[in-house]
Amino acid sequence: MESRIQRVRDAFASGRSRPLRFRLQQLEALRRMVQEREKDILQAIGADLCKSEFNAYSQEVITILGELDLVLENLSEWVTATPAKKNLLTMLDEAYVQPEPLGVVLIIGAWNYPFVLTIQPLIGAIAAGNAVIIKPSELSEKTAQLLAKLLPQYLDQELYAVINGGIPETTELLKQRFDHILYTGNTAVGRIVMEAAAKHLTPVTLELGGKSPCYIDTDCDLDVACRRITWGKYMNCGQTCIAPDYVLCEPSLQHQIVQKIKETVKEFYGENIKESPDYERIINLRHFKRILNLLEGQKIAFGGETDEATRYVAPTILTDVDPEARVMQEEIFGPILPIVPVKDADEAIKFINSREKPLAFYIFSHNDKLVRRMINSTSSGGVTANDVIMHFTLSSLPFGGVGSSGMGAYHGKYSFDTFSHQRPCLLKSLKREGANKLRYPPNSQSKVDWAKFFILKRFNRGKLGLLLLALLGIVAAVLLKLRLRCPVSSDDHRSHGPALSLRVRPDTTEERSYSNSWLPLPNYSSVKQLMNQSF
Ligand SMILES: NC(=O)c1ccc[n+]([C@@H]2O[C@H](COP(=O)([O-])OP(=O)(O)OC[C@H]3O[C@@H](n4cnc5c(N)ncnc54)[C@H](O)[C@@H]3O)[C@@H](O)[C@H]2O)c1
Ligand SMILES: CCCCCCCCCCCCCCCCCC=O
Repeated sequence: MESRIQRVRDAFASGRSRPLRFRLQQLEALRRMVQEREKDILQAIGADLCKSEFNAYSQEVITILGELDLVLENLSEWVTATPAKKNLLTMLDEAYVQPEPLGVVLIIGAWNYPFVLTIQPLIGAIAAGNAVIIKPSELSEKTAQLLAKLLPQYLDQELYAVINGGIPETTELLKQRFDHILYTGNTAVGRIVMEAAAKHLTPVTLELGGKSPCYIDTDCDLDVACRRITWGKYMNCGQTCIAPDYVLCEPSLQHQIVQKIKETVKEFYGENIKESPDYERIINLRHFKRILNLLEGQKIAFGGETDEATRYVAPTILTDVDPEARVMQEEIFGPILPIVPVKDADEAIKFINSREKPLAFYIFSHNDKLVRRMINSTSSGGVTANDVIMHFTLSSLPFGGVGSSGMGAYHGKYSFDTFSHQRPCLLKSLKREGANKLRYPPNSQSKVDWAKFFILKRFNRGKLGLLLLALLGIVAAVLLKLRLRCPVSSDDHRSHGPALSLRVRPDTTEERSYSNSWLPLPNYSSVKQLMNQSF
């Protein structure tokens, strides 16, 4: 494994992942892969999650094609250095921020959307000019195998490598040094990843999970709210990191919510849910049994049927759920929707804030003020109001968690930024040394005053102000030049000189060197007066 990673590191060191043209070529090749091998991709996802090709396409492939289009369209702008604002001291220099690749990036994917959760970060890492090791989840085995087969056929084989395996392989991988790790998965493993990364001081992006609450207000179109919640909760059999985990609502709404979700489930999946091509299965027996355990002792208002042989769990609703129950202690990650009654929105806010920060927060209400109040009084990775999941689909929004639901974010330009170092560059010339005397020892009150002026002074943006500023710069430059030519006497170099006057000291070559002990500064307060009038 070490030698494999070394090969990737050597490829990065060759510099070939950096040119914009190369990055665009690789991303175009990736797009070609998705288009040419679409059938294989849909089949692999389908085999792993018992998902229809339509669902695999609209939940995974479409996201990747959209992301590729966006990056290919905008990358030339993103890689361009951004000029930085300057102050009076650096007015004549060049200052800019240059995004640069981090190096070798490790991407550890999760199984629940096995294509999107590995390829979307990969797009960002390539766009930013990195080399990448991709570690798909071993639980979505078919997709993992397909990625290991396809990616080397389309991408540079030395720069981008797929390493497959389970916990032992991932553990071994995490011992190696990377320049960034993006991990998607559960919070417990997130801690393991961060601990391993800390040994090499490797920065991490952790895309974790949590219990995403969904508040339904009494002032709400319940029909619409329940349709949207049904879609987001039972999509992928509840195995979606940003699925609404549980509902908070006033007790009077519980019964109506159950009825409306029940009707919607029938509309979406038909009378016999097991036969619906749109309803997926639980990924493995371990997760199936974990979900079953969550049902124990709960009041099942709808659903509850299970089948171990096919790992089927019906869309299920629990009512009057005790906040202390097990189902309310861990992320459900399955098709069970607990409803926890609360007195009002304030109690819901308190409830949410008393728990770990969730990955997503959903509010359904006609009352825009309430929506904003709830957003402003809680914290979560992301928010969608009057819908669920949909903030994930907007690549102009950063996607990520906060607190125990993760750190860092990606998607669109945010991915590019995550995998780039924003390198600040200041390009000075070896000329104009006179101006630097201000910062060289010995220091004096006069120098501090000037430093305050140069660094802290703010000017309005009026044209007159800019013109006067430029003039002042020229005057300062001329003065400094003159000072270099005219030796000045200085028996008290720390005193303030008269306004814009020069003090003379004996001319010796040595003393004309860049010692600023004889720096003749114009009187700061007179200039300050002048500046305050005009700007
Ligand atoms: N924030 C997001 O974008 C996002 C997306 C999907 C899933 N998730 C979260 O992920 C969780 C479900 O995924 P999961 O954790 O079951 O996925 P998983 O089992 O596929 O694990 C994720 C990755 O971690 C590796 N891994 C597992 N155990 C490990 C260990 N002990 N040491 C090192 N590596 C290890 C696996 O090999 C895999 O590649 C849920 O909590 C869900 O909310 C978050
Ligand atoms: C008109 C047809 C439009 C179809 C578009 C449907 C958009 C579907 C969006 C699905 C989003 C999938 C969410 C994936 C979340 C993955 C992260 C967590 O697990």
